Amino acid sequence: MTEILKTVGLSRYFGAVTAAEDINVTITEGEIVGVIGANGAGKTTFINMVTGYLPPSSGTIEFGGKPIKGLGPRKLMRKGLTRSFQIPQLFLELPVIDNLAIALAAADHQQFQMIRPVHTKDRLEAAEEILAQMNIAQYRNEMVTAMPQGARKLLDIAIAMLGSPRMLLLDEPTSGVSVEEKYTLMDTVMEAVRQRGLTVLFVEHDMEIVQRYVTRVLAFASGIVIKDGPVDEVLADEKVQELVTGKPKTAKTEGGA
Ligand SMILES: Nc1ncnc2c1ncn2[C@@H]1O[C@H](COP(=O)(O)OP(=O)(O)OP(=O)(O)O)[C@@H](O)[C@H]1O
Repeated sequence: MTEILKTVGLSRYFGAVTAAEDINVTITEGEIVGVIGANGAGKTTFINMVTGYLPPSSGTIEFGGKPIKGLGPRKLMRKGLTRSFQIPQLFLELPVIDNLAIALAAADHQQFQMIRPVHTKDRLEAAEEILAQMNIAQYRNEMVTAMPQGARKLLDIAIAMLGSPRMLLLDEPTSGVSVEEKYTLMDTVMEAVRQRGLTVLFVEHDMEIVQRYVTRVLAFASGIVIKDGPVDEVLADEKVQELVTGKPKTAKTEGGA
């Protein structure tokens, strides 16, 4: 199995605060990995370091067998490592199709050459393809502000999928999304992931989503990975239950109240 992401001794301190410490994680191609942890456990810090948004205090990161520490988000995107955000990073007052065309133009290194047309035929075709795949084609000419939260999340993830990435890091894809929408959203994302053969690592607070969509879990507490393994094993771990998920409710005894 091919190794795609490897961190060794990855740490980040903010003054006296240990946001992440000695993170040693190896992910192989095609894995779908969930990242869980209480608020402030270090999940976003980990994702920010891996995707070039935050310089680590120490440690190394390899992507596709090559060191990537010190590379910025745009360089990493071109290498095939992309992400989405807890709060979608979109141009709210622009139509959906423009958001996609601008993202594609930026990926073509033309973001500061607005004199050139952004809506080329190739870009519009690529935009239409991903809109259809993410089931948000009906919003193509709407402003982002007119989209429900779930559709905005799908657009943000669609943008992360442009340019044929190999690995996608998603920061809380279902946060702010209604209970009715969240499974449809995840089914759509996972189908697109499957079709593209992507490796995915996503932060999630919702354990039903974790159980349904991931095979492996990294559990964070106080900046440290306290457990890394198959989903059932991690969620059954006492320390994880104590520090992350809470103890499962004990079944009521027969005839009990
Ligand atoms: N820029 C920063 N400056 C100072 N402290 C920070 C900064 N970013 C994160 N921290 C601290 O680092 C720790 C880890 O934060 P992080 O955002 O990674 O946690 P998280 O697990 O993603 O939390 P949440 O689930 O609430 O998003 C927290 O104590 C947080 O306050």
